[in-house]
Amino acid sequence: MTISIWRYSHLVLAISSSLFLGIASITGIILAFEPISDSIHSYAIEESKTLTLSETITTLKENYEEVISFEIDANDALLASVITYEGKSETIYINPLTGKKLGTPTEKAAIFKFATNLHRSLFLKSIGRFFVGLISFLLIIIAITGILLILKRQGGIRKFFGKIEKEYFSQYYHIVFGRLFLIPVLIVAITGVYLSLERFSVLPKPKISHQIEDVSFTASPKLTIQDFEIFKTTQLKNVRAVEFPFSEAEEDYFLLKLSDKEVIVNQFTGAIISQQSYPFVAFVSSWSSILHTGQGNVLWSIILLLSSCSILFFMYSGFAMTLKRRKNLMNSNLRYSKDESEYIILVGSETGSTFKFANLFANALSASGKTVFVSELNKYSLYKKAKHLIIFTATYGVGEPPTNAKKFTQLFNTLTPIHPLQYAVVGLGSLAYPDFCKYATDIDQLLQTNSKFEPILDPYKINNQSFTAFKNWVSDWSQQTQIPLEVKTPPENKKIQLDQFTVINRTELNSDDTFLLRLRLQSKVLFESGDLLAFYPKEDSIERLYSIAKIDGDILLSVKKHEFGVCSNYLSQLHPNEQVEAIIQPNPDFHYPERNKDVIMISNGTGIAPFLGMLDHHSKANHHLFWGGRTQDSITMYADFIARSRKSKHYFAYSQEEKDKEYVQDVLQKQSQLVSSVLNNNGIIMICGSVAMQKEVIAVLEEISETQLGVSLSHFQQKNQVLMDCY
Ligand SMILES: Cc1cc2nc3c(=O)[nH]c(=O)nc-3n(C[C@H](O)[C@H](O)[C@H](O)COP(=O)(O)O)c2cc1C
Repeated sequence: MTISIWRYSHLVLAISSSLFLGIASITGIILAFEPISDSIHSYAIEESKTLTLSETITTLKENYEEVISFEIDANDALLASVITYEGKSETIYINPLTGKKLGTPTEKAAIFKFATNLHRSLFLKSIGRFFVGLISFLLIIIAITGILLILKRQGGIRKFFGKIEKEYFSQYYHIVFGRLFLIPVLIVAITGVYLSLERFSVLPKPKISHQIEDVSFTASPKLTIQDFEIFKTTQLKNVRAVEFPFSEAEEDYFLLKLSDKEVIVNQFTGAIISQQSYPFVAFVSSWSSILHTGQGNVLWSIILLLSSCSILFFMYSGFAMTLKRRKNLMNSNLRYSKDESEYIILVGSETGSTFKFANLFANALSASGKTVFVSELNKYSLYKKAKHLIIFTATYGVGEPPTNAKKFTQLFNTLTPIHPLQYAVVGLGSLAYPDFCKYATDIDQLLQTNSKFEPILDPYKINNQSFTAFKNWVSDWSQQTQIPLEVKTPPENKKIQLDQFTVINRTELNSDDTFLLRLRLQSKVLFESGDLLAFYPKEDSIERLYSIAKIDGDILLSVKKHEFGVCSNYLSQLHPNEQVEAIIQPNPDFHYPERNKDVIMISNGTGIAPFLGMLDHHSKANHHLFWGGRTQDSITMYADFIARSRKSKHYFAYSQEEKDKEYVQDVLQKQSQLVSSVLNNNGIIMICGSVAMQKEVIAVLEEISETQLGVSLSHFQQKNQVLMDCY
C-alpha cells in the first residue's frame, strides 16, 4: 500500500479523535501525578515486606481487640479494618512490624476525582465510557499507522532507529518522540481499550469459585496461628489481602488473597481447605489497571506522564506538518488554466516541500508576464498552448516516484502532446539515500523517448532542498530561455540572527577566478571543518552556503567568483579587518570521522575547502586527498594548507592541461586498490564538490566496490563509510 494511504489514515484518525484525545491526554497528565503523590504520602514500611503472615497476624492480634481484614495497597502499605481495645471500629494504616497505627486513609483530592471522571467517561456516564474506549482504539490505529509511516520513511525495520533526516522542527520531533513513546503510548491505548471492554462486561469476569467439602471444617488438631504452615511460609510482599474468620464457628475460615492465587485456610488447624490460581483474565485485568494508571510505580507514572505530554505534542506537530504541506501546495498568484498556459509546471511531491520550489519558480515566471499552470505529475494531460514543460520531483522509497507521480509514466505513454515541448527536469532528493534523485533522471529518460520533447537543460539534482542549488538552476534555465527571472526569498530566511566575523585575509583571484577568504568569529561558537557558513547578501537575502575549513580556530573558505554572483562578488571585494555577517550551520554528517581509520577525501574545485582543515587532523589515520582542477596553477593557492599535513598523500587531476588531461574520477580509478582496501578496512570516503563530479566519482566507486569487493557501494553507504556534501 502507498505511503499516502497510511498518512491519510493517520491524519484522518488523528483529526477525528483530536478533541477527545486532547481531553484524555490532559486529564492523563493530571492523573499521572496521583500515584506519584500517593507514593510520597504512603505509609509503606519497606522492611515489612519480608515479614511472614504469622508474624504480621500475631502482631495485629496482640494490638487490637479484633482484626476483620487487611489489605496491602498499591503502595505496599498495610490498611486494616480493626476493632480497638477501646471498642472503636476503624480502618487504619498500621505498621506491620509494631502493630501501631500510622494514619487513616485520606479522601482522593478533588482535582484527581474530577480528572478521573472526565478521563473515564467525559462526565457522560456509559456513552462517555464508550467514547473513551473508542478513542483508545483509534489511538492504537494511529500508533500503528505511525509506525508504518516511520518504517517507510526510514527505509525498513533495521533503520527504524537510524538517523532522521531533519527537514523542520515539527517533522523532526514528531518522528523522534514517535519512536521514543511508541511503546508506552501503545500500552496506554491497549490497556485503555481493555479496561473499557471490562466495564461493558464484554470480557469474562475474573471470578474464582472454591469447591469446599464440609469435612474440611474440623477443629482438630488445633494449632496456634504462629504454627500454621501456610502463614509461616508466606511473606507479606506476596499478599494482597486477608479476610479473618467471621466467628469461631467451625465453618468460618481465613481467606488469603495472594499475588497468584486465593487460599482458604482452616482457622483452627491451619490446613488448606481450597486454593485456586487466578484465571488469566484476572491477571490481564490487574496488569491493565497497573499499566494504565501507574499506581504503585513512580517510574512508570512518570513515563505515563511524558507519554500523555507526547500525545499533545503529536497533535500539535502533526497539525503543523499538515498546515505546512497545504501551504506549499497552494499558489494563489496563478490565474491561468492548463489550456491557457504556455508554461506547464508539474510536481512530484510526497510531503509538499517540492511544491514550495515549483511555486517560487512559477511566481517568478508569472511576474515576468508568462502564463503559468502548476499541477501534479499524476494529472499530466494535454495542454493546448503549452510550449514549456518544467518538472520538479522528489524521489521516495528505493528511487521510486512520490505517490502523486505514480501514474505519470502510464499517462505519458498514452497521451501525445499537441505541440512540441521544451522541457527541464529538477530532482529534489537527499544524498543520504543511495538512489539520489533517481526518479528525476528516470523521468528525463522517459521524456527523451518521445521526439516531441526537447530537453533544454540536463536533469538537475538538488540535495536537501538547497535553496542555493535551486537558485543556480533558475539562473541556468533563465539564461537558456532568455527569460529574466527573479526568485523571491523564502520567508523562513528573514528571521535568522547573524554572527559577526572579521576578515583576516583574502587572496587574489587565481586563474580559475577562485580565492581564499580567512574569517575570524567575534563570538564563541563551536564549529568544525565540514560545517557550512551561510551568507545572506543585502541585495536579495538569499542564503549562500560555503563549506568551512577550520584552520587554527579561523574559518577558511574557498570561493569561486561568478560574473553575476551577488555573494561571490561581494566576498571577493572584502579587505582585512572588515566585518561580515553570516551564520555557521552545523553539518555533523560531514565532520571528520572519529574512527582512526584511513580517510579518502575526494573533491573538485572549491570543494577542497573542508579537507584543507581536515588534512592535519590529529588522528592516527592516513589521509588520501584526491582533487580535480583545471590546471596545475589551480592547486598553488591551496599548497600551504596541504603541506601542513605530513601523513597525507595527494592525487591531483587537471582537466585543462595540454597533456595528461584527466578528471578526479580517472585518478581515483587508477588507485582502485587503495579504494577497495580503505572500504574493506572500515575506512571512510568523503566527497565534496559539484554534483556532476559526485556522479562520476560514485560510478567509479560503485565499479570498484562491485568488481573488487563483490558488494554494491550501497553496502558501505549504509555503514556510513561514504560521506558526501555536494551542491
Ligand atoms: C521515506 C523517504 C525516502 C526517500 N528516498 C529518497 C531516495 O531514494 N532518493 C532521494 O534522492 N531522496 C529520497 N528522499 C528524500 C526526499 O526525496 C526529499 O526529502 C524531498 O525533498 C522531499 O520532497 P517532498 O517534501 O516534496 O516530498 C526520501 C525521503 C523519505 C522521507
